[in-house]
Amino acid sequence: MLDEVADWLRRRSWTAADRPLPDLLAAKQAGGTTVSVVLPALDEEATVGGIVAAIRRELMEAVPLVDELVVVDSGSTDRTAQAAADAGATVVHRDSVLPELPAVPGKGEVLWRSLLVTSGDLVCFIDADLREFDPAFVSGIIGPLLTDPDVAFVKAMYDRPLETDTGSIPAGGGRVTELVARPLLNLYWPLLAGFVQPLGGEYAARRSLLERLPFPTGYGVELGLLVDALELAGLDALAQVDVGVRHHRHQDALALGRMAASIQLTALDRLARSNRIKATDDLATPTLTQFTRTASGFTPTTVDLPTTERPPIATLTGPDV
Ligand SMILES: O=c1ccn([C@@H]2O[C@H](COP(=O)(O)OP(=O)(O)O[C@H]3O[C@H](CO)[C@@H](O)[C@H](O)[C@H]3O)[C@@H](O)[C@H]2O)c(=O)[nH]1
Ligand SMILES: O=C(O)[C@H](O)COP(=O)(O)O
Repeated sequence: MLDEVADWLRRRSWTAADRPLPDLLAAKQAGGTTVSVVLPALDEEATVGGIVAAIRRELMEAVPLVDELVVVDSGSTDRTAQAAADAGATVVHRDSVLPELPAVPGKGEVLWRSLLVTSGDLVCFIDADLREFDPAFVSGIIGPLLTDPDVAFVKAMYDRPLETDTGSIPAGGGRVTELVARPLLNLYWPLLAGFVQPLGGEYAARRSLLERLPFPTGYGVELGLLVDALELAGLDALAQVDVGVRHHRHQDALALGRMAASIQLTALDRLARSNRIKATDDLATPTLTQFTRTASGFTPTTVDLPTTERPPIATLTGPDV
């Protein structure tokens, strides 16, 4: 680990308990800062309502910490929108935001669109598949942004058990993080090696920074935002806060393989952009072929990997973005 990272870890890693709620409320009031919470959601009817209800109850009704709570529906076919609205969120369908630009599938796409339908000075993203959700996930990561003007981007860190029908492996979660993202970051962006959960879906940032970053439309969005935020704002503007334990729905190996491929594509794209590797035409239309056992043997399925990136919101000038 670089000395610079060791130093950053000492100065820019906190726990949620370091900043009690009354301190956050006082800082928010003193600065006149507004806070939006955004949940990207694709078929999350089982969990989205519980998360929305907890944030509403604890951080909007009990205390005025969160000003706006928006669920952006990523094209769900279940009752996600209804469950989120019933629990008290404003629900926005991705197709209704910037309708002149047809939406593409993916998580990054809805995070990008969420910036166009929210107004908070701080924007806090929270995954909609979390179970046993603790509102300290929100208050913990917006804390440094409310209290320290030098901080611009904060990731949550937590324990990640891998929970299956047959039991729980305490530190078994975060498989793509450990096998793909962390090695890539350590090799190519060693300044980011101090992040405990670089892929975590729970992070908060100043709108002023988010609007200057491009958004990969798929699962590359977290790695892309982290790398680009480092480049734009510098390591000292980045921070992380320990919020406890994260329980969520785990995807199967094939889904994680597609996620891993799109994260690698985002990394390669950034390396090519900064001339650290040579861009090749192969990256223009990348695919991933995976195999499943069927009656006739192993059957290949090939999917296109997402290559679209949305431009920084601050650069939007008209409908032809
Ligand atoms: O097309 C999509 C896919 C996902 N989601 C939502 O995004 C969140 C996270 O998606 P999920 O499939 O649960 O991701 P994980 O398997 O948990 O992947 C981890 O790693 C990803 C890659 O960095 C991050 O995007 C995730 O936030 C992080 O939890 C959930 O609320 C999903 O409903 C969408 O809105 N649209
Ligand atoms: O963030 C990750 O590494 C992937 O989403 C996989 O997470 P899991 O191993 O906890 O399911």
